[in-house]
Parts: sequence; C-alpha cells; structure tokens
Amino acid sequence: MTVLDDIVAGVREDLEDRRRRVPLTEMVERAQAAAPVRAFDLDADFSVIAEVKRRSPSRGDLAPISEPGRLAGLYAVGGARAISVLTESRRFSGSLDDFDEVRAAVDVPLLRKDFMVDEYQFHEARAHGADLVLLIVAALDPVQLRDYLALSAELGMTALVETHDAAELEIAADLDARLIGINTRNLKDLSVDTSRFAPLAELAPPGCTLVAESGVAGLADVESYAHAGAHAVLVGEALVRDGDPQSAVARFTSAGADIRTRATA
Ligand SMILES: O=P(O)(O)OC[C@@H](O)[C@@H](O)c1c[nH]c2ccccc12
Repeated sequence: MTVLDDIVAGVREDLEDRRRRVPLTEMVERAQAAAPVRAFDLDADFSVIAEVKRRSPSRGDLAPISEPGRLAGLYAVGGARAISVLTESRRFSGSLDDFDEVRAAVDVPLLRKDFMVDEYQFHEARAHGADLVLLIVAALDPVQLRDYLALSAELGMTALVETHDAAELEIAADLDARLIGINTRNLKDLSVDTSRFAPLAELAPPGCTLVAESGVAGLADVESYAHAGAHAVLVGEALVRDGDPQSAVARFTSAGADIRTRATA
C-alpha cells in the first residue's frame, strides 16, 4: 500500500461517518443553499495561493494555528488570490471546522484541500462555501476524474487538477483542465524536488493556468517557479511558519508578477 492509498483509506472512513450524520440528499440541498461561488481569477499576472496547514505526514507539526481565521485574514490582506485550507484530519490535522472559521473571516476564494474521492465531498465542500477543490490525478481513475471535474463545474467550483509527472499532465490536458497544478512533492516517498517543475511545465497545455505546488521556502523558489512558467504558487509550510505571513504573501506575489509580466512583455 502506498502512502497515498493509506491516506485515502482513512479519508473514506471519516467520510462515511459524516455521511451517516448528514446523508447525501441533505448535503446536496445544503450545497444548493450555499452563498454564491467567489471566482478564482485565472488571468491574474501572478497569484499566491496561501495554505492553512497545521501538520503534514512528511514534515510533522508545522504550526499550532490556534486561530485559522486570523491567519487567513493576514493572507488576504497580503494579497493572496485564494486560500487553501487542509480539511484532512488524520495526517494533516485539518478539519471542516478550520474551513468554516476561514470562510467566516475572509472573502477571497477558498480551496478545500483534501483527498477528494467521493461525490459526497464535492457537495460538502460547496455547502461549506468552497470555491475551489483539489483533484489529485494519482488518486483517481480516469472515469472518476472526468466525473468529478464535471461535478465541480456543475457546482460552480474550479478544480485544481494536481499532477506529478508527464503522464498525469497529459491526462489533465486531455480533460481540458483549466487550472493545473504540478506538485514537486513525490507522493511515494513525500520528498520535494523543486527542479522537477521546469521540465514538466514545458509539457503543460497552452492556455492553462499553471500552479507550482510545494517546496517554496523563500523568494528564490517563487522566482524560479515563475521563470519556469508558473502563473501561481501554492505555499504552505513557509507561510504558516513565517512571523509575518502578510508581508511574505505580498513579497511572493510581486516577485512572481515582475517575472511574469517581463516574460509576456
Ligand atoms: O508546504 P508546502 O511545501 O508549501 O506545500 C504546499 C502544498 O503544495 C502541499 O500542502 C500539497 C500539495 N498537494 C497536496 C495534496 C494533499 C495535501 C497537501 C498537499
């Protein structure tokens, strides 16, 4: 069993508990009654997607984050174009409660960061006010991937389609995914290698909005991702550990935008 299989098995168990408490039909109604989606700007010069993440299986405890809403507020003031909130509990110590606190605190688009493997989770995400969801190509078969991409769109949410290699990028391209992530964290051993991004970015379909995921420790990483073609970066650890996350988001955003506007000038 791979790390990913193991995580997904836990996600499914927790999901069945929630489904027993609130059945799918009820969750579908809640999603329909939710506040309208806040659109993620796919055309921005450069975007920072700032993540609320307490811990991860690869890096252990990152930050206690006693007030996720407050952290998200700082991200928003710093100019985060979207905020990602981990809702997986067993490995990442996230929750939908965290998500709700962030939703109540900010008006920027929110990404529900979880292992989305069941229709229920998409309605649940929307019911909690999510605007974006994560679709991990490695965790889904081709039929699920197509169905969940369509379901996300039906619910008005933008899917971030996460890839790790050339074969997965091709799958994302074939599905005509608009927002594609390249995660430089290897899901088999969880190691990060930021140099994986550039060669893969060249294979991304033209016209997509490309997100570099993982491994941003500082400005230099943002710059090299932007140089290699990233329109956005998804940053977790570096921001939750930063004493001044608001300034860090602002610095990352303007550094990336400088490079992107020069690249397209
Ligand atoms: O903390 P980092 O290295 O900045 O990484 C952020 C993000 O890429 C990472 O949290 C992530 C990317 N894809 C995921 C899928 C599930 C859980 C977490 C992730």
